[in-house]
Amino acid sequence: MPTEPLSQKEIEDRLAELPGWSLDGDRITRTYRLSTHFAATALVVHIAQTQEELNHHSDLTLGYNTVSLAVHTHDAGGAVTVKDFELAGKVEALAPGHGAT
Ligand SMILES: C[C@H](O)[C@H](O)[C@H]1CNC2=NC(N)=NC(=O)C2=N1
Repeated sequence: MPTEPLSQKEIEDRLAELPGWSLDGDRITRTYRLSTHFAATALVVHIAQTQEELNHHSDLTLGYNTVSLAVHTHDAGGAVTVKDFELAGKVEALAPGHGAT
């Protein structure tokens, strides 16, 4: 079953439950800060594993000590869907274990 685009209000309501996440253009985004470059790299690997398990992938950017995600749903024509928020929720759950803020 195709995934339907969320309305602006649905997006805003869901973002209110995800501190640190925001809507940037047609993607939801978050930047995490880590203590070291190696910690940031380990978080990238963990997120990549989660994305493979979900079969849903963000644009993932590794900085010196930051990890940024930007995601929307290609199969919905680049709209934001529940799949994007499912990924965001799983990353929010695993990030603290890496010391991410
Ligand atoms: C064929 C494969 O299942 C699809 O291309 C998956 C892969 N990862 C994906 N990631 C994202 N962000 N959106 C998608 O629609 C999507 N679809």
